[in-house]
Amino acid sequence: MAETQKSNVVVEVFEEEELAVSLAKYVAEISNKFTSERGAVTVCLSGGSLISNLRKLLEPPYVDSIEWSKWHVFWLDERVVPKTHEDSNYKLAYDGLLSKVPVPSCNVYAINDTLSAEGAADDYETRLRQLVKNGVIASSPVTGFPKFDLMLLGMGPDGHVASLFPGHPLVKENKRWVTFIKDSPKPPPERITFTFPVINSSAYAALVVTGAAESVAVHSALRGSQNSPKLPVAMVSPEGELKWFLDKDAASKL
Ligand SMILES: O=C1O[C@H](COP(=O)(O)O)[C@@H](O)[C@H](O)[C@H]1O
Repeated sequence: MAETQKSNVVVEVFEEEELAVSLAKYVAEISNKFTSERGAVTVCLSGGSLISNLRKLLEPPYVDSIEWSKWHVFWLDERVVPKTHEDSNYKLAYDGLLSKVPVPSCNVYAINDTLSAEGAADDYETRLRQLVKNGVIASSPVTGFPKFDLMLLGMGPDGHVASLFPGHPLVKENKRWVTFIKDSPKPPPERITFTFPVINSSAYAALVVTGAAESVAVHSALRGSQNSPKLPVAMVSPEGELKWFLDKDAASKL
């Protein structure tokens, strides 16, 4: 079932296996568009359930049709832990995806895990600024923020995206590209995260949400009244296109 909201927002509801197939097809199409148009594609990953939802990328025809050597991989958010730690979003993506496809290691931009949360956020932002200067990451002529080609977002049951949590002042950050949090309500407490101006400057964004625990936040984001306070997930509004990939449980309250 596909439903169109604003002109650039599509909501689609899937059976579980169908969701993973459709997500792989979507990622492969966007990847092929950018690699053929400009010889590279910038892809931002989240942690959590997203990585297992990308599992079909490892199967034909997607694994063979994607030009992995032209991928540049970033993280929308990262936990400030060593890369070998079970809580690391890098480790999750490396074990579940990146170790199984030929993305050059120099194109995988993990945080510097030897720094503090402040230091890691500053360092990541500095590296992004350099990559914009070099032309690896595009720049939005509208906002002046980096314009990533594809953002792959998950959502927590409380409606958080990346490490932007409901009611936290970081949701209002409008200058920094990357910032940090030391009191995340979901463990571990110390994280770095892209800010909304960066998320919302992207060319394509997918919100991949599965499970009944998420259904209330999905309802609030897609059917909530204009006057009620917006959950972070409802603030995702890319310059380009937004596509929601929902399973039946996540969509059960719509
Ligand atoms: O802590 C995090 O949670 C969100 C949502 O995770 P999910 O397992 O409920 O899908 C994730 O998108 C984010 O990257 C991660 O750091």
